[in-house]
Amino acid sequence: MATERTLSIIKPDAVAKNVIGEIYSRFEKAGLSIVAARMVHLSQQQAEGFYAEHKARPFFGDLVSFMTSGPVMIQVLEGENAVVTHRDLMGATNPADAAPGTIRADFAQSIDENAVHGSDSAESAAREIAYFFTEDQLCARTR
Ligand SMILES: Nc1ncnc2c1ncn2[C@@H]1O[C@H](COP(=O)(O)OP(=O)(O)OP(=O)(O)O)[C@@H](O)[C@H]1O
Repeated sequence: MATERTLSIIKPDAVAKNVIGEIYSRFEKAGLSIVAARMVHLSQQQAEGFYAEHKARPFFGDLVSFMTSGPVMIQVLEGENAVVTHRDLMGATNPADAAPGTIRADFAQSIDENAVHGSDSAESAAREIAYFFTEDQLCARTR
């Protein structure tokens, strides 16, 4: 499996809990390197654009309100099998279903406020990374 990249967002609930460092530590222990990062308080337009695929879903309005309720920490992670490795670290979308020891089991309270986002495929990752970062903001860490 080749090195790949994925987009990670630490959502407003987890930023407010002051657990960015604990979550970064889990990425590093799993072999994922941070190759770009920035903290942003998303505008409504940015959040709606990011979640455009969910526009028709009943929870879309609440999702956008939540994602704009406070700052988020956005990072690009790089490593072997990064998309799946990161999804495994996050756990199930609904924290009630998330396996013990996953980020959502440990830090999320509900399906609406579920601590983290991670790209679900290499194709989504490419689109989501380009949504927040230019190519020259990504620092290759491959040794
Ligand atoms: N049934 C639902 N009720 C409320 N919010 C939901 C529901 N399903 C999904 N969401 C919210 O929308 C986000 C995107 O949904 P999606 O199905 O893409 O989940 P995911 O891929 O596990 O999460 P993410 O895209 O944030 O990594 C979820 O993380 C969650 O915050």
